[in-house]
Amino acid sequence: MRVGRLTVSDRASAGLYEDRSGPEIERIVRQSLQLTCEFLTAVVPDDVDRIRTRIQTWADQDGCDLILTTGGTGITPRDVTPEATRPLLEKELPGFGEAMRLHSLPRVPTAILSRATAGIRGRCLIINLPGKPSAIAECLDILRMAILEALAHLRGLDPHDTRPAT
Ligand SMILES: Nc1ncnc2c1ncn2[C@@H]1O[C@H](COP(=O)(O)OP(=O)(O)OP(=O)(O)O)[C@@H](O)[C@H]1O
Ligand SMILES: Nc1nc2c(c(=O)[nH]1)N[C@H]1C(S)=C(S)[C@@H](COP(=O)(O)O)O[C@H]1N2
Repeated sequence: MRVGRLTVSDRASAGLYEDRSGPEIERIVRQSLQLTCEFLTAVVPDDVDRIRTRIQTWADQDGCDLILTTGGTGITPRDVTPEATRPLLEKELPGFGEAMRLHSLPRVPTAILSRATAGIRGRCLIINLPGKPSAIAECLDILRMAILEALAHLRGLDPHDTRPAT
């Protein structure tokens, strides 16, 4: 299983603070999703072309099964991750963003400020996550079963096969 994790942050990419969200994605994927996987990693500024090129390369050329982005899903002019992601999707999966926002809402009333989306490109599942490190676990927790089911479908495996994805 090959997973791309992309941190989208002007400040982290400029070295103004250490990216903690990217490593948090890796921790959660390994522990919570229990996926044995190889990670491709990158930190880019909030730039549509940089985000889109990275996602497209990982999905089309590098054989990623799953791409998780973090950051840039908000409402400021520099928050462009959904705009960069959506045109790449062959099938959008709006339920992923809806689930993240609804699940987070009771504890984080500002969760609905995230415009995160998700979808399929080829055999790759692409999901936007909010940028805050604390948001990673909150959001991936509610998406866990849907991610595993989607990965099984995309890899042509019997989605009801309980064997862990290799
Ligand atoms: N990748 C990250 N690593 C560490 N802290 C982060 C990260 N992303 C966000 N944060 C924290 O959450 C706060 C709010 O995140 P915010 O959405 O403003 O950042 P961002 O838009 O993702 O990054 P930037 O503003 O640099 O483009 C940040 O001020 C920072 O403290
Ligand atoms: N679970 C969770 N969702 C969250 C948050 C959070 O802290 N936890 N932050 C909210 C806030 S304050 C914003 S501005 C939006 C967008 O954040 P981003 O621009 O870093 O993607 O995510 C929202 N969703």
